[in-house]
Amino acid sequence: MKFTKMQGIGNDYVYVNCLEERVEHPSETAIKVSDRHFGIGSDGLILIKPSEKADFEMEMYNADGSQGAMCGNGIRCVAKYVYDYGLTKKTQISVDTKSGIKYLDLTVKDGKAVEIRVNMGRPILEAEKIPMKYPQSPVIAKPLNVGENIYEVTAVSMGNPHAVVFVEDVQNLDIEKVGPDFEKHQAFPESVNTEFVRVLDRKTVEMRVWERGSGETLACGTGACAVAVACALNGYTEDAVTVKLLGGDLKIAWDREDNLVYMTGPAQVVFDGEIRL
Ligand SMILES: N[C@@H](CCC[C@H](N)C(=O)O)C(=O)O
Repeated sequence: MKFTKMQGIGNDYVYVNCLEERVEHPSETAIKVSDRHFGIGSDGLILIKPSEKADFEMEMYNADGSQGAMCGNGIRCVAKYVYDYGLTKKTQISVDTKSGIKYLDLTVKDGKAVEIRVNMGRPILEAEKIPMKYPQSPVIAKPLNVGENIYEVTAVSMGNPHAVVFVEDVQNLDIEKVGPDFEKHQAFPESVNTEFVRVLDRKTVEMRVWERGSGETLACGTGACAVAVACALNGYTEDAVTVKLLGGDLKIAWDREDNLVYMTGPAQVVFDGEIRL
């Protein structure tokens, strides 16, 4: 199988051009290619497919083979792939995902897409739609017993579910312990991605993420959007923030008038290859 390994601020996936390649068993393939010792090494697998509704379709799988509805860092890499590899000449494209069609603007330098702005759509706050089982909705700074602690959680879906938790110390957090406790928590029937956030000032926050299906990753685009919305809802920041993640920064802006979230960030090719499955 021919593939391209790409990363968006360190959130790395194996990309397959399904206009030319066929992937018969995507879940099993995701598990194999993601393995950092016996595979290519990645946070998951992303298939770039033709679409009747949009310019392209993105299908994403986590490292454990589960399917995700949306991937913010992944969709920027899809945009870079289709432009840089000549699948389109357009600098404004649409990509269909399991959470609807997303619209992207590409900034091009020397014939390559270097930065991509994505209209990530509307944040969903209704607990039932996230989905989260909780006596009240929306869930904004509400207590949740996780493991032996009580955390204040703000729940947001950006096409996929996120639990945003504000903490005092992001760097020394034992994420390997607390991340899985959130991921498997009974309040989240479809599991959850969890962001641990510290507010630095009204325009800047830092976060670490534990992704459902992939564990700790260096960045999560949908997670950064959920964090920006949660920060604004809690009154901690303005509606436009820089989110600092382990792998780099994303600029997120929540346009409250249209209720749309915009994400801007880079995308890079790491290498092209071929793997025997
Ligand atoms: N890293 C991604 C999100 C990937 C999917 C997520 N783990 C899920 O299953 O919901 C991003 O950049 O948004």
